[in-house]
Amino acid sequence: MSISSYDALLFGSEEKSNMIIKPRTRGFICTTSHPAGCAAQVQKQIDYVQSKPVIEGPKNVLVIGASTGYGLAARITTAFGAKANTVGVYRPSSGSEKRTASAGWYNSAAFEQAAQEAGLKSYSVTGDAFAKETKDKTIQLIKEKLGKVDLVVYSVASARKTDPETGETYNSVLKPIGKPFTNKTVNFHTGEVTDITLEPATEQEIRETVAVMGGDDWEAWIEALRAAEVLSEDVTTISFSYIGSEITKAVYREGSIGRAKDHLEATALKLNDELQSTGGRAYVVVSKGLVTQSSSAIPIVPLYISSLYKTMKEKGIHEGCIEQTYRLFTDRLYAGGEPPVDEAGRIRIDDWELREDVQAEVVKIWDQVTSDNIYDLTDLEGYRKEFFQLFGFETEGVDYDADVDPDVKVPNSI
Ligand SMILES: NC(=O)c1ccc[n+]([C@@H]2O[C@H](COP(=O)([O-])OP(=O)(O)OC[C@H]3O[C@@H](n4cnc5c(N)ncnc54)[C@H](O)[C@@H]3O)[C@@H](O)[C@H]2O)c1
Repeated sequence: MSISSYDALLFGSEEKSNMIIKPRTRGFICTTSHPAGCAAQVQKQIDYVQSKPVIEGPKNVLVIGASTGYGLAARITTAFGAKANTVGVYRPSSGSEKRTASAGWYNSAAFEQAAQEAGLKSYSVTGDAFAKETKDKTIQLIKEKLGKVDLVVYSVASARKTDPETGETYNSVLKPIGKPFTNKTVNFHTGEVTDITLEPATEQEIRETVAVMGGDDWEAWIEALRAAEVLSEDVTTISFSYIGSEITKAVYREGSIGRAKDHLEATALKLNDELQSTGGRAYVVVSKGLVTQSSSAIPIVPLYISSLYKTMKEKGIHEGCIEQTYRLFTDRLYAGGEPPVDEAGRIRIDDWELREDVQAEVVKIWDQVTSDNIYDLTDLEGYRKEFFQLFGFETEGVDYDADVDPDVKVPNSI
């Protein structure tokens, strides 16, 4: 898609002049997004996939949590790499004359426009993924438009969930378990490195984190799709997990979120057993740590990722969401035959992150890093830039002084 077709997408045929959009941050989040910048970021991912060999992969794909991060990359990879029709599920967020929509909304609008220009079917279901109504709407849409799906990607990352059965709301926390944990962290806007102590999660907090980020909702989706007979017999379903390094172990893998990932991984094995009877399969994919809206919210992790980026870029093995996802589909999931899995049945695409030489270098950086040397020792500048790019800022070819209409429509959304 050319910049001029972004204009048609974003501004419609009438000339509108509404606002100049600049980044505004609150803590680790950016509260504004730029529609043309998001469209350019989506196009960059599409260009990457189109520069690579075609994937002999799925034909009808459902992505739950499709508007940013790994979910968006999976949608782009399957659509533009395997010519798949896609249904994306994500939270609604429309802009108005005074307020921008979310980056995910602008990403999805740009994706749908590009998919349709490429002759692919693409539909968006906007709603709360945890709600029964969203599942029902999605099933109805698949029945009407695609018949069945042969790949379901579950990539929801959320801080809370309201249980559709009980109406109870659960919050997920990012805390260690058992005892407090102190380590370095960085304010990635200022480069200030400080020590942070995280208090351990309570049993209740652990349970709630598992309820939000564990495998229950993935399982509920697969059960609902299966009961409605909209899964092909040989359906594949995947969700994403993380292991990471010794540095982040206490806050991530051995922390409250790690318990949720244990649950997600156990759910994959259970789903795999169930789907195997008809030739289907379910996997958890352990991916690499990278800059997304979710990972920037985890204490300690942005400093680790900045050190990791520096190391992996120097070694020529750096990957973002789209590179990871393309490699997942071509080298693992659709490489022919069963994908290699580890002792726990997980597909590993974090192999380069966890290479011994990479981790040794990251630990060396970690031991030395302070506020004074952070921009030399780590790729914090790259981290900061990528963070703003998630919201459509700091993107080449975009005129940030131009008036833009923040009210963008997603073409095929219900
Ligand atoms: N970022 C990393 O470093 C990393 C590494 C390994 C694994 N993962 C895993 O990948 C998965 C996706 O995370 P990400 O980093 O791409 O995050 P992300 O924040 O970029 O994406 C999360 C997606 O979930 C959607 N979403 C959130 N709540 C929703 C709701 N209630 N209803 C509908 N959609 C909702 C968002 O719209 C978005 O599309 C998570 O399981 C995460 O743990 C991330």
